Amino acid sequence: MNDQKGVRIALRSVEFHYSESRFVFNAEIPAGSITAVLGASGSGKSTLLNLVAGFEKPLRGTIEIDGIAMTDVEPSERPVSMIFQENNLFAHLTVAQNVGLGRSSSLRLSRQDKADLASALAATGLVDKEARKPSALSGGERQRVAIARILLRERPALLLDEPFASLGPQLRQEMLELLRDVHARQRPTVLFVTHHPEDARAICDRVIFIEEGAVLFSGTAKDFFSQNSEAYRRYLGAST
Ligand SMILES: Nc1ncnc2c1ncn2[C@@H]1O[C@H](COP(=O)(O)OP(=O)(O)OP(=O)(O)O)[C@@H](O)[C@H]1O
Repeated sequence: MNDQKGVRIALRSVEFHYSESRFVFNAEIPAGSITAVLGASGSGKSTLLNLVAGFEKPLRGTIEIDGIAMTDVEPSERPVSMIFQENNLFAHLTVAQNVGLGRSSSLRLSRQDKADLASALAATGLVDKEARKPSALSGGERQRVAIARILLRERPALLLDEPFASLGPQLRQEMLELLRDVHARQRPTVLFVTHHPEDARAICDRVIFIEEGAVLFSGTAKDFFSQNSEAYRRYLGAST
């Protein structure tokens, strides 16, 4: 579980639209970085992640992962894992089975897989809950299961769409620390949608700020949050 390296992600003039919303995305995301994706509600944050994951297809432009165009690559073949705000788990499967799916869709696990499963459960504090079904877990525990699964999946990019939005401040803090720990173990490239700039300050080294379907800022968190940052001023204006 240790030699994982993140991938470089590039969006080049990526155009897309829903009926009433248009998007043009340009951004370069360095390998192994943790990038906060910030912007007002409806600006296009989830859409950007869905395009990278392949759940939506660009009308024009290209998405490259480590220099390879993803145009004809199915979502399941892309080197990414995604976690949503909720509903990441299969209700009829136990915690251990939900995590095990990260390694094998048929749940046929080798000895090594089982050892990795045990350490993923330990790393996420779920050892005593492995036989439970998701309905018998708290919201925070369910997100831990999703994180344990990505530990087993070992994909070099993680797309996190407000994964801690439904959790209280204390739990959110704990989950941010867990995410930092996952990043330290596997060094994936992380795109992290959040409505909390303090989350970005706590764990992200870069920021993408989206306004009305376009990337208005893409660069270091330090520059984004600096005193004379026009982008940060606009972000504060847009989100109040
Ligand atoms: N399936 C869809 N069909 C039509 N319009 C959609 C669809 N999904 C999203 N949109 C629209 O596209 C725009 C961008 O949506 P998106 O979910 O990417 O925003 P967001 O920045 O993630 O918002 P939030 O912070 O509220 O989650 C919004 O105006 C939304 O209504």
